[in-house]
Amino acid sequence: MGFASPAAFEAALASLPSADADALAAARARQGQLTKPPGSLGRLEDIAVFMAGWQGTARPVIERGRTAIFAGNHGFVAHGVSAFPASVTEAMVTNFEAGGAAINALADAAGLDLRIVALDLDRPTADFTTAPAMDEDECLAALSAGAGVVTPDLQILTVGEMGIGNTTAAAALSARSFGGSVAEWVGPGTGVDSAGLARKVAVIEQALALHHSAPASPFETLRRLGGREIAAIAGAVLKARQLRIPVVLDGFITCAAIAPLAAKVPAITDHCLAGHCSAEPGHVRLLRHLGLSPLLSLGMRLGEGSGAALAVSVIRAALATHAQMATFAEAGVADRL
Ligand SMILES: Cc1cc2ncn([C@H]3O[C@H](COP(=O)(O)O)[C@@H](O)[C@H]3O)c2cc1C
Ligand SMILES: O=C(O)c1cccnc1
Repeated sequence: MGFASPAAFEAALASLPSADADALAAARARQGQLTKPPGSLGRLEDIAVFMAGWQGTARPVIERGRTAIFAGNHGFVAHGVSAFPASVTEAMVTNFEAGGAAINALADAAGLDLRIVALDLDRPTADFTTAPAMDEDECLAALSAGAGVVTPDLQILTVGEMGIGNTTAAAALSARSFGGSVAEWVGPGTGVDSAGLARKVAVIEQALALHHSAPASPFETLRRLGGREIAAIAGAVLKARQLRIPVVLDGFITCAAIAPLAAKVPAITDHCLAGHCSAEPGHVRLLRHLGLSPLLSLGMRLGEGSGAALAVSVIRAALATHAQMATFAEAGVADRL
């Protein structure tokens, strides 16, 4: 079910299934017959065809969708890189479980089953400026916890995270995966001031220097610079791909979770949609590296899978037009001059 070894994880990444070519062709053909000028529904048409390909049917639906939120704590937060204390991670998990967070409302509005997975919150990862964040077993356990929420019945999966400090880990993963200066990947996160931003840059530069000569494999990058919630997202996205379940990514952190995978195997994003573009400045840059164009851009910078859940409403609308519109033949409308 999960990933038993680093080699098993890397092997899964090396043999990704493709979308169903027949379903893609059938959905594209249907789009061409619906009562509208070709292409006039823009991205909605692409979304319907994308969903058809991954669900393996010309008429994709969302009756069983899940949003999985992974939570973890980070050892480097002691360096003062977040505007909030690490205790907020666990407090927000309690809030998720009580139904009081933004993601509770947004998952409900989107008709998604919400799963909260708290990963050893009382055991933060090691400080990545002095050691790998996780040992191999810890990283495998997190990857497998992510894979564990992905059941074959799902028609869509959205992913999200909670982990105070994790915009710092996300910037480190992005810089390691795609290069560029650290400052280009760093942003305010929960709202640090300019001194906080400078601390983030310094902490990440120290971590990158420490791990510079480590193997550049996706597993090693996740293990050294990621965190439990981040590895869990990578495991969930890879497992969803094995099961051909389409995935909606959220903001900067969920995208950074797959950055090490995408740096080696760009096709890992083929079954993924970017739900939105976060206001965290590194996200726009990261989306470009991942080859993803966001569905929404609403100035959100929350995380928790909030932007991904919101985007499901747009995907539902795309599927509704695809399923419910009449064809030119059915409606007796002329389909050309
Ligand atoms: C109350 C609260 C709820 C949140 N929900 C998501 N995040 C977001 O903020 C954190 C990342 O920002 P940084 O790197 O600056 O700590 C993550 O937990 C992310 O999910 C929250 C943060 C707070 C404070
Ligand atoms: O892009 C995100 O998802 C994000 C940005 C800031 C803080 N938390 C999450």
